[in-house]
This record gives sequence, structure tokens and C-alpha cells, in this order.
Amino acid sequence: MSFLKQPPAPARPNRCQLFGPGSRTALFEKMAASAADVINLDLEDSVAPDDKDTARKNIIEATHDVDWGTKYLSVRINGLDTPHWYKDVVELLENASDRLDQIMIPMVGNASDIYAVDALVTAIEAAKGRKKKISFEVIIETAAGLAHVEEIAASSPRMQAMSLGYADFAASMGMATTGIGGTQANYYMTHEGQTDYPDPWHYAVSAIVAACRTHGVLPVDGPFGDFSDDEAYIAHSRRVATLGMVGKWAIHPKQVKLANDVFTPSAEAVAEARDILAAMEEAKKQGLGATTYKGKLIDIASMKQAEVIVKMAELIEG
Ligand SMILES: C[C@@H](C(=O)SCCNC(=O)CCNC(=O)[C@H](O)C(C)(C)COP(=O)(O)OP(=O)(O)OC[C@H]1O[C@@H](n2cnc3c(N)ncnc32)[C@H](O)[C@@H]1OP(=O)(O)O)[C@H](O)C(=O)O
Ligand SMILES: [Mg+2]
Repeated sequence: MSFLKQPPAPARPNRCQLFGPGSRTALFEKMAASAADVINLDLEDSVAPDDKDTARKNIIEATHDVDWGTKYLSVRINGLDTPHWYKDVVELLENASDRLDQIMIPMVGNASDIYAVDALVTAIEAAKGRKKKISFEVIIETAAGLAHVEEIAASSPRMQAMSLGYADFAASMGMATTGIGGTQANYYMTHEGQTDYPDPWHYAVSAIVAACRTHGVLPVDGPFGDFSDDEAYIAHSRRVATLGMVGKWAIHPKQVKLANDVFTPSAEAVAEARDILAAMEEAKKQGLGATTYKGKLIDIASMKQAEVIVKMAELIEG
């Protein structure tokens, strides 16, 4: 182990983040009644420019009037290159109830973007005597965001989560696709008549996970646009879960259960992880650092892998 300790990520379930436009108030109660761990009320791309002021007011009202239960309540503000973001922050922080947990900052390009929002949030919290410190989630969805991903993860003690925004990311990278996540038909390999579809998002997902794990931030997978294709959503979710993401966005309510199913460790996985921990405890008693479990090598690193699964299950069980 390096002398640099890996800090733990916030201990809260973040399997699914359900999005809804701040301009569609009829969805708010339905979102609150959903099985998502996190709710993202949106002021950015799903709200038309002429509706921004009304959407902001709707969301502020909803922090007072809607019963959000135990959900982590997050509002996505507009990007720092727009004339809207400062009003989003000021009006939310001055008027939203203490039920507001988090601000989500889109299109983040470097640590200075977070510094700017942090300065504004900190001043308003002090001026208004707000008791609860607002946390930040950022979206990596530009080439600059990915290039500076580690400094962004380290940018503020408010940082709790980081998502990959597939659509804006693909556009910023000049990727030749209009797909939002998942398999891309033109990204393929062919060998002796067999065609294979590798994962074009693999590097971005792994870079985000590494930055987040280094700085104690939750890595979260972004949207999957084709909400009529459950199988593809599940495949994409399983892939990113294998790479270390803790959860995924839902842009339609039917995706919530799919995400929860993938990002909740199965009973079999938890039982196997506990068996590995027990087998290693037994090995340690015999002075061994490695042993055999079901015909395979397990050692101290296997314990750490098993602990990830057990801790996640315990967190979700509450
Ligand atoms: C890509 C970038 C992004 O920004 S993604 C995040 C921003 N987008 C959003 O927030 C969109 C969220 N989703 C919606 O607005 C809608 O779900 C929809 C437009 C995709 C579909 O809405 P519609 O009403 O047509 O859907 P139905 O199938 O008819 O609904 C069935 C049923 O569910 C209720 N419903 C719909 N949406 C939601 C929701 N979000 N939450 C809760 N409930 C919802 C609907 O009212 C119906 O209810 P019923 O009538 O049965 O009672 C990203 O930044 C990037 O760059 O990648
Ligand atoms: Mg986006």
C-alpha cells in the first residue's frame, strides 16, 4: 500500500439517480415515490431557455412541499458558460428548504469551475445561516473535463459524486455517433468472420473511477438514452459496475429497477464474499497469506475485493 491513503467515498446508497425536468411539476411526486436513491431535478438541458425562471421556482417550492422521504435530493444547475447558473445557485441557496442536499454541476472543465461555485455557495450559506452544507456532484462530459478529471475530483471538500455525461462527452470529443451510451455499431473489430463490439466508453469510465477512488468520491454512470432497450441498459450497467461505478442515471422511471437490480450486490455474491473472508481468516490463523477457495487462489487482496461487496450490501441494507 502506498503512503497515500485512499479515502472512503460517502457512505450512502447511490444505485440510481432519477432525472426529471424542473419544468414538469407533475413528475415530482412520482419521482419522490420511486425507488431511486437520488433524485436529480433538472434546470439544465431538459428545461427550455424560456422556462428556466419558472423551473427554478418550481424546484424551490418542491423542496418545501414535496415529501422526498430519505432520498438524496440534488438539483442540476446550468453550465458556467451560461447566463443562468449564478441565478440557479443564488436563488436555490437563498430560498430552498434544508431538504436540498446537493447541487450538480454540468460541463465541468477544471478545478477552477468548482472553486467558483464553491465560493458562491459558501458565501450564501454564511449569509443565510444555512445549517446544512450543500454537497457537489459534477458531470464529466467534455474533453477538458476528462483531461482534468483528477484535479476536479480533488477540487473541494463538497465533492461527493462524479458522473459521466455520455451525450455531451461524445459531442465534445467529436465522436461520430448520436447514441447516448451503450454499444456503438461502428465501433467494432472483425476477425475470421466474427464481429465484436468493444466498449468505446471504457477509457472515460475507468479514468473517472480512478480519480474518484483516489479522492473519496462516488463514481456514477450517466444516461442511457434508448429507454426502450432494457437489455442494453442492463448490459451497459453490468459493464460499468464491473469497472467500479456505484450506480447509474435513469432518464425514464422504467430504468430505476434495472439500475437497482444491477448495483445491489446479489445474495449469492454477498454469500461468496463472506465465505472468502471466512476462508482467509482461517488461513491467517494458520499463518498463511494465501489459500484456495473453490479451486482458485485467494489472498489478502481477495479480502479487500470481498469487503467491497460486503460493505456495499451492508450500506444498502441500512
Ligand atoms: C443526455 C444528457 C442529459 O441531460 S439526461 C438528463 C436530463 N433529461 C431529463 O431529465 C429527462 C427525464 N425524463 C423525462 O423527461 C421523461 O421521462 C421522458 C421525456 C423521457 C418521457 O416522458 P413521458 O411522459 O413521455 O414518458 P411515459 O413513458 O409516457 O411515462 C410513463 C409514466 O412515467 C411517468 N414519468 C415519466 N418520466 C418520469 C420521470 N422522469 N420521473 C418519474 N415519472 C416519470 C409519466 O408521468 C407516466 O406516468 P403515469 O401517466 O403512468 O402516471 C446528459 O447531460 C449528457 O450529456 O449525456
Ligand atoms: Mg450533458
